[in-house]
Amino acid sequence: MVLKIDNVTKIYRNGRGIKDVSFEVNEGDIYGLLGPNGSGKTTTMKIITGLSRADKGDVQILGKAVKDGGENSMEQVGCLIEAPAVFEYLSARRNLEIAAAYYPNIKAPRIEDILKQTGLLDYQNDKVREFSLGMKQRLGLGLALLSNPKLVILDEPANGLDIEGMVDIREIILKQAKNNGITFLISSHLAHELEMICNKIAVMKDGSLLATATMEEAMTQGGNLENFFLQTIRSEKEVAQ
Ligand SMILES: Nc1ncnc2c1ncn2[C@@H]1O[C@H](COP(=O)(O)OP(=O)(O)OP(=O)(O)O)[C@@H](O)[C@H]1O
Repeated sequence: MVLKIDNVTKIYRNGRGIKDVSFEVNEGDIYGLLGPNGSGKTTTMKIITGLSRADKGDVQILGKAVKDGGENSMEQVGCLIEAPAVFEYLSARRNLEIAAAYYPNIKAPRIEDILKQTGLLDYQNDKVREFSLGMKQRLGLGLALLSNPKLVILDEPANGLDIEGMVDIREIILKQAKNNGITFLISSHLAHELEMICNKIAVMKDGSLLATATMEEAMTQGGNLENFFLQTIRSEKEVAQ
């Protein structure tokens, strides 16, 4: 087990947030968190990565509870949440070098490798402010992968990208999962995007996790992930009525 979320609740002052969210991500999973805007995906990811604190519930990463000093297991986690945290006036390479300085063992060949894997080698000396959204997102993904983490958490990595941009991100994720055994947790409001890469799925709406399923189960039940999502939220409504 790489990640375990147990009954996590966080309610903001305005009464919104997430309630009793539980799910498990195992080694090798590409786990999709599917939900419309405002369903609680970012809040869930912020709590997992320690950017936000839960009111209630537990998060375990690689077997260690985050709140009991398991922050150390965060060294095994890479993340891209909201816009990538990059210095716009510096080059892609410089951004990677600065991030690498936080780790004892990341040397120049690893930076070269990341530039290659994210298709940025030819643009390594260009300033990030001149980058397209897709290039910025690839750099953000490169930064998340830099320390060779076991788990990578990506919040809406395809958001705002054009078709090619989406394909690039998808291919990098699939390659990293296959070649380096990296486990991924990926959020999206686009069912199709997750359907193409994930082996497991959780459906969120209005701060609650409504269902979890393997992609196979979701396909058997819905024919495609969008239908599975619609069926899930409709049956939830019926139960509520
Ligand atoms: N800092 C905050 N203060 C108050 N309410 C918040 C805050 N952050 C999120 N919310 C609310 O909590 C709910 C869940 O938001 P969250 O951003 O986690 O959803 P999301 O699924 O990631 O959506 P999006 O894709 O739009 O980011 C929403 O109703 C949102 O308005």
